[in-house]
Amino acid sequence: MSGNKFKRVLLKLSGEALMGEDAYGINRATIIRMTEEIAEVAKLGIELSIVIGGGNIFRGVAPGAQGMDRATADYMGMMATVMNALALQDALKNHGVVARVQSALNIDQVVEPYIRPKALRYLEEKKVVIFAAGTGNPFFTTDTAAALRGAEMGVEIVMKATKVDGIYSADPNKDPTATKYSRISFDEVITRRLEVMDATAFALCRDQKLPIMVFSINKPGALKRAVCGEDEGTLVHV
Ligand SMILES: Nc1ncnc2c1ncn2[C@@H]1O[C@H](COP(=O)(O)OP(=O)(O)O)[C@@H](O)[C@H]1O
Ligand SMILES: O=c1ccn([C@@H]2O[C@H](COP(=O)(O)OP(=O)(O)O)[C@@H](O)[C@H]2O)c(=O)[nH]1
Repeated sequence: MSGNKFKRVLLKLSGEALMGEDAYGINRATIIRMTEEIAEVAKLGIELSIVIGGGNIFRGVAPGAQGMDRATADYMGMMATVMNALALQDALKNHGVVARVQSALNIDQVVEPYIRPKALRYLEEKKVVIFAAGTGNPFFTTDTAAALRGAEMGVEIVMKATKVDGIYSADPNKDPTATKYSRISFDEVITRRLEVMDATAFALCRDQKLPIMVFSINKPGALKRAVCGEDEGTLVHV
């Protein structure tokens, strides 16, 4: 696919990556840099939808949630993604990019609800659509929300921007001898239990024949190269 610019993509942005070097929350320099890269891609005319995580504010399985009812903790996690979505929308506005937030949980005074045809219309109008509150269901992740919304929006590829620069033979943060794949099939990712995305997200994308690209959120220019179809990170194919 080298050199072919995508027309419509879904970008999964890690909430944790928004922390930058901070211990939690949204790091200002990080969100500005990310916004600049997203603005550059939006100006190429690529229809861009974004699912944003919430791990920088709250994670349902984190130590802070220990002892809590899991579903309650997960709803808190989903609310955290709404905060990140609003911060991203605001930052994009400052870079001249019009974005709309749609939430899988109804919080009418704050964000509009997820309505598929409306989201599709925004994309046709070249507005960036930010999907907040994950899938709206506890026990899921924003990676699964990325696969789900990506399939619903009919995107050509799901792009996961994360802390690692691709999928490795083992977790590179634990095994320094791990080697990076430039391409790998869904079946291989699933049978080898490579954990850069959760199995539900991989399975949904595999069934929908929706490729995934995993690349580093910290590498300048990586997003643009990825959406322009250049070699970047790891491509997971059918
Ligand atoms: N085989 C693997 N290849 C790459 N990363 C892996 C692998 N297995 C586990 N990981 C871990 O997955 C992490 C990314 O997943 P996650 O923390 O869920 O990201 P995000 O916050 O972007 O959703 C990496 O930081 C890495 O430590
Ligand atoms: O469909 C979803 C998406 C997210 N979450 C909750 O929201 C948290 C934040 O999302 P995630 O961990 O995927 O964010 P990221 O890893 O991208 O920072 C998760 O831990 C879950 O508690 C959820 O319950 N359902």
